[in-house]
Amino acid sequence: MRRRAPRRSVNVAQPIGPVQTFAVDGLTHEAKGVARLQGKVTFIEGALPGETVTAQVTKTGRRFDEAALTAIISPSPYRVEPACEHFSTCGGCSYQHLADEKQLSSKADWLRGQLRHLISTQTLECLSDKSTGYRRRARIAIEVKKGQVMFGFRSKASSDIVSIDRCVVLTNSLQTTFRSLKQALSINDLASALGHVELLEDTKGVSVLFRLTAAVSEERQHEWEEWAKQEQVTLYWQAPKASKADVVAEKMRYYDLGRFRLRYHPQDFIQVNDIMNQKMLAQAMDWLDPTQQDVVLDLFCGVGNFSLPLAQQAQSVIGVEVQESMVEAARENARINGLDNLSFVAADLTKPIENELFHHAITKVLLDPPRAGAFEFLDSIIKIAPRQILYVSCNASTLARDAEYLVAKGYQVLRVGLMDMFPQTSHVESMMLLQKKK
Ligand SMILES: C[S@@+](CC[C@H](N)C(=O)[O-])C[C@H]1O[C@@H](n2cnc3c(N)ncnc32)[C@H](O)[C@@H]1O
Ligand code: SF4
Repeated sequence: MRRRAPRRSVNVAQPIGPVQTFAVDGLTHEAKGVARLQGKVTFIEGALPGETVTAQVTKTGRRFDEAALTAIISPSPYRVEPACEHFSTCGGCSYQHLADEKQLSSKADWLRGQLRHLISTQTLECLSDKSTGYRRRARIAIEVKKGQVMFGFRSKASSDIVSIDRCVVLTNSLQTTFRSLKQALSINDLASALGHVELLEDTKGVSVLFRLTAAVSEERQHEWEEWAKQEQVTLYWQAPKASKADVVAEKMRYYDLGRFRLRYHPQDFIQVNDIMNQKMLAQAMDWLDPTQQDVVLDLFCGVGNFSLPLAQQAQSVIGVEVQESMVEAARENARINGLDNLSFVAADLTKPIENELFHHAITKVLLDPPRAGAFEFLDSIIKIAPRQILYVSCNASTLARDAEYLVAKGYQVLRVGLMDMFPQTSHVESMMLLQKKK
């Protein structure tokens, strides 16, 4: 049965060739179908492996072409109806047309490919949970165009904002706040003074952070405080060019994690998928298995998301984090949760670190770096010589680079796992356990 291609954004590149038939046999990490026409690779957004489609080339290069899907002649058995009506235009998701189990297996294949030089016999352990309603934090762009409020995410095809009515990956509470906020912004002139709005849900409830690009009168602010009261959300204001420290921190936020309560500033990093965070922590504890003999170093520790659970089982934990304010929050979190075997150091892990860390008999290291990885700190880890290293990664290519270095310096990969923290998107988070060779 021939199907029309999903409706495309107005910003898609214009066709430069005739409509042609393609047999799709692969999928890129960004969810583009891969086909070959007279030997030349063509990437077709929206096409899936196993499908026969028609498409028109929109861009031609020396090594590959790009084409726009015009019709699906025979659909893949794994093609599903996207859960979100904005999927064809909104850049927030790339995998909604693919069944959940296939999303997971294609991410697993991709991760295996990235780590092919490091893993041969190890099976990839997969952690996943519900595929919609999982995001407890979102940054929504806002712009007023010809009198119309554009409120949403960047387009798949350009940097334009795609105005959305709802977003199914947000938690239910955030979806409710989103609806009410969009409605309120459409009849109030605040939108023209906003760059972004941040929605956040945690154990304390829902909060909305307005990032202003222009000053707003006290009267207008008061109106919005009333709106927030009515909606039972906490409101934060970030003035134009103000820093995080200027956002009132007396209304610190918190999230519960098992028996722990973790306080944080509304602009601090927290894991976006609450349920997957709990699953990830349980797996980290299981794999690293800290005991009373272990002194654990928790690098890139944030406000203590891993440090506190680790300290419950280990002899002691030392957390390292670059942001002083997060280090203070982590210390406070240890104190309010009654843990006295934790200490925290504020340090930039891309720079040489003072000797203090090397005086401790560290047995295990957990690291959870940003996308850039932790290459600059690897020699220090090797000097510390922990028995085991648990690497939590949000970027498989920097994980592959860093793990390759650790393996060259005497570690072996014991376990590897995929964690689907962001279903419907191409993001892949992973965990790797390395052990010092005898
Ligand atoms: C992926 S987050 C992980 C945070 C924490 N482990 C968690 O699960 O909530 C990475 C953390 O590394 C911190 N960070 C970024 N660059 C850093 C650096 N150069 N040195 C130390 N910490 C850094 C960030 O502030 C952030 O808290
Ligand atoms: S990010 Fe939200 S609005 Fe955009 S495609 Fe995904 S679910 Fe839809």
